[in-house]
Amino acid sequence: MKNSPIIALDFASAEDVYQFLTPFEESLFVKVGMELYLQEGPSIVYKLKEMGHDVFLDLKLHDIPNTVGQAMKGLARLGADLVNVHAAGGAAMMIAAREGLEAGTTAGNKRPSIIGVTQLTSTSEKQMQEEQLIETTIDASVVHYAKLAKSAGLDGVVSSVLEAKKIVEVCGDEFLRVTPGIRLAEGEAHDQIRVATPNNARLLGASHIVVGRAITKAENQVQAYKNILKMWEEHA
Ligand SMILES: O=C(O)c1cc(=O)[nH]c(=O)n1[C@@H]1O[C@H](COP(=O)(O)O)[C@@H](O)[C@H]1O
Repeated sequence: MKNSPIIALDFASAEDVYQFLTPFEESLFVKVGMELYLQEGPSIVYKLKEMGHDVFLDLKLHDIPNTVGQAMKGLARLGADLVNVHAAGGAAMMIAAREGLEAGTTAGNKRPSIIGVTQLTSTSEKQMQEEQLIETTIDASVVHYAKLAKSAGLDGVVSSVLEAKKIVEVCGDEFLRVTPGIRLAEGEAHDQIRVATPNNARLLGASHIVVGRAITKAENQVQAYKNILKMWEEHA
């Protein structure tokens, strides 16, 4: 799996995706999320893999263990490099997800990496406490979910940059810290709450960054990607 910034292809159609990707010369690490997948289905994943890109299929599964396990068995065949579930689905669900992926991975192929979403980067500590009735800090909740994901045999978690260092301390450096909520210092936060710059992401322990609108909504998207890549690599 590449370590370059993961570009969130939050577009409504494959056509928009191809238009966006055309000016890029290198092979990229891209993310297919709900918006795109629910319109285009598996074909968009096949196509992006054929084009030579690494693919994070971000469907954030969260259901009973059997349902998630069977869904992952099917998803394993799509050839994505990375998939995710909500850690709040619990240890049994995460184990079923991993086992489903293992069962669906054909002989000779590597099973996709699987990570658990801890607390969404759009969630504030106050909101978590009031709406989820979790009476602790957001850091403690994220680290708790990271430990649970690790105990279920997952390869890492999605968190904000702000919790990444603690996750390394508790779960080790091999355990992935995939961090969305990336914004440039002068950029708008939009709906994200726990945000950080690409430089700080690296300094604070993220293993990967996920970047959507800071690239896709930029006037010069290739240049925006290059700038973010440079900031990310400079601080390695
Ligand atoms: O799992 C994710 O990728 C994810 C988890 C999370 O906690 N926060 C989060 O923003 N994401 C995704 O990361 C991307 C962030 O997009 P921007 O806010 O436009 O950079 C979106 O595609 C989100 O679906």
